[in-house]
Amino acid sequence: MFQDASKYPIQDNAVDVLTSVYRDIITNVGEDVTRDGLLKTPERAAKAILRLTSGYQQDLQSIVNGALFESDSDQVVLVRDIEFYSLCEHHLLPFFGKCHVGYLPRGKVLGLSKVARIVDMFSRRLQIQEQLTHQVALAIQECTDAYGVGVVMDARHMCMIMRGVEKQSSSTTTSAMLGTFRQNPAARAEFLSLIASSNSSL
Ligand SMILES: Nc1nc2c(ncn2[C@@H]2O[C@H](COP(=O)(O)OP(=O)(O)OP(=O)(O)O)[C@@H](O)[C@H]2O)c(=O)[nH]1
Ligand SMILES: [Zn+2]
Repeated sequence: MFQDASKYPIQDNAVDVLTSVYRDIITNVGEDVTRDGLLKTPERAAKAILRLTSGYQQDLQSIVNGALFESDSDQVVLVRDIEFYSLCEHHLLPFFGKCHVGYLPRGKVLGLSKVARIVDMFSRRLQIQEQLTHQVALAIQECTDAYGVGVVMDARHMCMIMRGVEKQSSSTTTSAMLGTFRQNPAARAEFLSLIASSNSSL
C-alpha cells in the first residue's frame, strides 16, 4: 500500500525548529552563521526543506480532486517525460529525472495533470527510487482501478555523483508493473515501446 499523508503531520513551529537545526549544521561544518551572507540562510534552508518534502502534507484524494472521467477507451494512456525532483532517504541528497506513467483504463480515465501531481506528491518525500516508482504505480491503480499500470523512472542520484562513488554519468532506471502490464508480456512490450518512441515532432 502507498503511504498517504495523514501519518506525517508537521508541527506549527516546524520552520523555527528547522531554522535552529540549520544554524547548528552551518556552525558544525565550520562556518560563521553570524556573518552577513549566512544570517538568513538557516531560515531559507528550513523553508526549502519543507518545500522539498511537502508531499507529506498532501493526500491522494485532494490531489485527484474528483478529476476522473468516464471513458470507454481501453487503450494505453501514457503520460511521458514527467520531470521529478526527490531526495534520497539515505543521504538527503537530490535525485531527479523523468517519469513515464501508463495505464489501461477500465471505464474511467484520470485528468492528465493529476498523473503529474501524483508523481510530484510522492517525489516530495524521502525516498529510494524503487519505492517511489512503486508508490506512484499503486496510487494510479488505486484511483483509476485500471486493468494495468506501468511506471518507469530514469534518474540521476547526486549521492552517486557529487560524493561517494562519484560516477558522473551514472543513471538508474526503475519500473513498476501492475495488473495486465505485469501478467501480459505483449501489453508490457507495447507500453515500453510507446515510452521509447520519439516525441520529437512535438
Ligand atoms: N537501491 C537504491 N539505493 C540508493 C538509492 N539512493 C541511494 N542509494 C544507495 O544507498 C546506499 C547506502 O549505502 P551505505 O553504505 O549505507 O552508505 P554510504 O557509505 O554513504 O555509501 P556510498 O554511497 O557507497 O558511499 C548507497 O549504495 C547508495 O547508492 C535509491 O534510490 N535506490
Ligand atoms: Zn543517497
